[in-house]
This record gives sequence, C-alpha cells and structure tokens, in this order.
Amino acid sequence: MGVVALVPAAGRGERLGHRMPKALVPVGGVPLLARAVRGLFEAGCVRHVVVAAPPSDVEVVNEVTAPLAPAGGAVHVVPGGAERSDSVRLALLHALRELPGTTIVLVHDAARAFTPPGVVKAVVDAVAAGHPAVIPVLPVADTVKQVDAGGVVVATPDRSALRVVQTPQGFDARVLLRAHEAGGHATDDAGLVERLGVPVATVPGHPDALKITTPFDLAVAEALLVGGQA
Ligand SMILES: Nc1ccn([C@@H]2O[C@H](COP(=O)(O)OP(=O)(O)OP(=O)(O)O)[C@@H](O)[C@H]2O)c(=O)n1
Ligand SMILES: C[C@](O)(CO)[C@H](O)COP(=O)(O)O
Repeated sequence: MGVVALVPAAGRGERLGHRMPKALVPVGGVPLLARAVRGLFEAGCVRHVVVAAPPSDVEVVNEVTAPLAPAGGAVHVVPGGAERSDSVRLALLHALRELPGTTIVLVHDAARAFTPPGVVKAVVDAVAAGHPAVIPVLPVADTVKQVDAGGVVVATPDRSALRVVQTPQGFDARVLLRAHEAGGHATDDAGLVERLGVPVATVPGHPDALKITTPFDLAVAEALLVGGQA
C-alpha cells in the first residue's frame, strides 16, 4: 500500500497576522508545519510527505521538515501556488511523478498541527477498505443559519445533517488526479471529487485537529500543549 501525504503549507496566514508564513509559526517552540508532518509519520502508514511551501521559503521548509522523515521515507518540498487547490495540485503531480506505486493520497493542512495520528490512520484504513474518498468530520455544535446578502436569516438548516470538515482527507490516487485534472478551485479536495459524482465517505474527526486560523486558535493550541492534551 503506497500512501503519500500532501501538505499544502504555502498560505500566507493573513488571518493569523504573523510576520512569517503561518506554517513556520512556532507553537511550544515547534513550527506548525513540523507538528503536522510529525503527526502524519506517527500514524505509521505514511512514509513520504510532499509539502507545498511558500515559493520564497522552500529552503527553510526543507530544513525544518527533512529531519522528520522515518527510515526509508522522505519529505519532498515543492513551491506552492496562488490558492490552496493550486498548491495541492502541484504537490500531487510531484508525488505521482517521483513516487511510483502511490495508490492512496492524503491531503492535510499544515495549519491542523495537532491532528491525532489515530485520525490519519482511520482515514487511510477507510480508503484501503475501498472508499475512493474519505474525510474526517465533526458534528455541528451550534444552531446554523443561512443568511441573504444583507445578513438577514433565510433558513435554519437541520444541523443533524451537517458536519464540520477536517483534514487529512484521503483518496484513491487516480480519483484525486482526475478531480484536479478537471480543474477549478474548492475550499477542500473532497469538494473537487464531489464534482465528479464520486461518493465521499466520512470518519470521526477530533477536536484537537482544529485549523489554526486566527490568533485565538493559536492561543487554544498553546493551551492544549500546556494542558498536556496535544
Ligand atoms: N495558496 C495557498 C493557500 C493556502 N495553503 C495552505 O492551505 C492550508 C489551509 O489554509 P488556511 O489555513 O486558510 O491558510 P492561509 O491561506 O495561509 O490563511 P489565510 O487565508 O488567513 O491567509 C494551510 O496549511 C495553507 O498553508 C497553500 O498551501 N497554498
Ligand atoms: C480543507 C479545509 O481545512 C477543510 O475544512 C478547509 O476548507 C481549508 O480552509 P480555507 O480557510 O478555506 O483554506
């Protein structure tokens, strides 16, 4: 089973508002990207990771991630693109060109630095069991409203049928390639796969797999470390 993980890490982190790219921002002294990559390897089923780095930071990203690879594995770093989907596409093409035998591809945000290895394993197991696309999800805790352009409520969707989506998202490599070859952008890779009409299965996500987006999220991440939870 050839499992390769792609880690889009080329975002600027505008909402975090740090002076360095978000992937390199440290929590407890360790960059978010290094934590995310370490979690992937700790799952025990990933040997190769392809990181899409900010184009001006390829070298530093290489220095940060190269030592994390297990024996027989490696971290490959490629320059990312303008949007997340572009970064994933560039990493995917690199993986399929340089790592023949890749059958399962995970796509994991650098910003989800505290994702438990058990979530990674559950996604891989579900793809290996025959699901072409698998995403980790959580139930929605709050009541959700749909609003119009003016912010006026137009509907209250049934939240029992809604899920919050995390990463890593796992795919049969051929399906993910087809989805990216079809082009376009989506906020997650499952969104591209859905457009092919391919079913996307779900497995339970984990609250620790939060996406570190804002300064508040970074404070939550620091608190998880202090509390010994992550
Ligand atoms: N052109 C881009 C944009 C985003 N990402 C990555 O996609 C993941 C999810 O994106 P998000 O957390 O929203 O990060 P940013 O785009 O950096 O955040 P912001 O919108 O606040 O700038 C991150 O690991 C980010 O580095 C990427 O690889 N290439
Ligand atoms: C892929 C993702 O993490 C799933 O929740 C998310 O869609 C990426 O978020 P972004 O802020 O739109 O880049």
